[in-house]
Amino acid sequence: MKTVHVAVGVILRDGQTFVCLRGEHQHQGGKWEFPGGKVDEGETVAEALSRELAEEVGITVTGSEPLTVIRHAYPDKQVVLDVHKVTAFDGEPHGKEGQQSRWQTMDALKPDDFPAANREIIAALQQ
Ligand SMILES: Nc1nc2c([nH]c(=O)n2[C@@H]2O[C@H](COP(=O)(O)OP(=O)(O)OP(=O)(O)O)[C@@H](O)[C@H]2O)c(=O)[nH]1
Ligand SMILES: [Mg+2]
Repeated sequence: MKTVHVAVGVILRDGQTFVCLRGEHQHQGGKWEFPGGKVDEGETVAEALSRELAEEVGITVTGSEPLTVIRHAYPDKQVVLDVHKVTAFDGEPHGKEGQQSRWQTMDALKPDDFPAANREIIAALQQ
């Protein structure tokens, strides 16, 4: 099965995190996500994280740290989520591609609203 390597950013500010709604046509459409996307060939995870967050939510990452790496098999696709906390950035995050987005406190994150692979990320953020 196809495996995709994904850079995922947990954008943090004042005890909240910035989440986006995945489009219905996308894999796991209708679920909320931490913004991010596929690591391109020849790109580091840090480069992919910066590029994807600029494209999707319009910020420039200036500080980040690794949180966890999650391997998950969906029925149609395997993913490796390389998850980073984004602790400093320039610009105001927004749904740059027209997607719905919102700031949420950690306590308000509901695992069922996110793809199944995100369960562990949310658990780590809530501990
Ligand atoms: N960005 C993101 N992707 C996630 C999360 N959880 C999760 O399972 N994924 C999966 O990771 C895979 C790749 O993410 P993506 O669709 O954002 O990739 P991308 O931005 O490069 O999209 P594109 O293919 O439309 O260019 C998808 O299969 C998606 O379902 C998450 O929290 N954030
Ligand atoms: Mg994406």
